[in-house]
Amino acid sequence: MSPSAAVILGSAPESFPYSVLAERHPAIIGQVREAFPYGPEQHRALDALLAGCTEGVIEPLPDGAWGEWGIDDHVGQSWFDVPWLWSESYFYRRLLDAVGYFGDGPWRGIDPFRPSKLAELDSQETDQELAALDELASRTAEEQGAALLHGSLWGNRADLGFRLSDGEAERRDAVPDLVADDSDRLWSLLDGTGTLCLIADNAGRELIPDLLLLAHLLEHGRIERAVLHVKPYPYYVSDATTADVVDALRRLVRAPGRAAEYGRRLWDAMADGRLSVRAHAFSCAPLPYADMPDDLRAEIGGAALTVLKGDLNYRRLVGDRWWAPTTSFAEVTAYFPGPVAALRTLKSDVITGLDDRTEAALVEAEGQRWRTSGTHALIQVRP
Ligand SMILES: O=P(O)(O)OC[C@@]1(O)O[C@H](CO)[C@@H](O)[C@@H]1O
Repeated sequence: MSPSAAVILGSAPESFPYSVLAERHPAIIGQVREAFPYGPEQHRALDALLAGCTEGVIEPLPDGAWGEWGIDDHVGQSWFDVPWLWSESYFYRRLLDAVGYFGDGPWRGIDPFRPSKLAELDSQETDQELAALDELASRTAEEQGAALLHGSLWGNRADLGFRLSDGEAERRDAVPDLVADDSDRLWSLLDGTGTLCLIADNAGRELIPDLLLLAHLLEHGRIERAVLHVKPYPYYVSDATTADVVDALRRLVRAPGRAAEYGRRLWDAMADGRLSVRAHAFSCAPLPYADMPDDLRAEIGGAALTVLKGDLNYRRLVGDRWWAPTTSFAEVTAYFPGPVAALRTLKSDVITGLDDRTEAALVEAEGQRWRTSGTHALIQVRP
């Protein structure tokens, strides 16, 4: 029998999910309001969302949207009483409705999170991470691959430069923070044949190292093709869309040094089809991947390996549930159509695949803080 556990809700005061619904979402509404010179219509809609998301109930979406994603089961319920994954995802959809993203007016298609994404791409930290590629050039292909895998894993932490400037730093700092490390298994699946699907997470300083890793894998013949799955519309503040991929590639090709070579190779790979971008509707679904539609299942099933980046994708991969931490990662991902890897820093309560000793050591050192602090990471693979 496949393992099961209770679905995470946002209803327990003091819990991390509760704080996201009660505090993070109102703060995001405030940031979005500040970021653009919206008119009275958008301000009124944001006011209504602010009141609704903390004290109201789930309401129908325009044009009967999300019928296939369970909205009829949740209309009339408190945001805190439906699955947390569903409620958060619904928040981002409602936010986009409030600012006219899906409307017929002039705000259609304007990403409310774009200013913060661009600021990150323009930051000094991005300059430093890209400059580290020059030093990496003298290393062996394996060392380069390992560094770029860790750069992609740690994503928004500024550690590409840090790790490369100090060979020991990787062992001192990153490895103790890895609560599971199946990277050897991951490399063994990249034998040069077939397609790698990379299900991306954040834009900016996470997407840049993801792209660098893909460039490396294509260049060194570890894969034949790559498909980068991004979100069809803005989501969870910083999630990458096609527009963010374009911004990141333009940033790379204009950078000094080796970074531009990586960018140019990716640009060429886009042109000849070895790298493609996919924005499937299900990428913004409020549901676990176990519920993915048949067309996506067939597409992913044909890949040599699918890599899912980030915390949210991990929650969707294993199911957003109160798993015992030692629950088998292989068992909870057995449904996934093909070999699968998760690269994730730990930013929410969900965890599977730990061994007893690792869990005990984490609890002894930190109580339960390690689950959400973002200071630990994992590489888990189910071949
Ligand atoms: O997927 P990501 O970018 O790594 O993290 C998404 C996240 O910030 O959003 C949720 C809280 O809103 C948590 O799952 C997680 O902390």
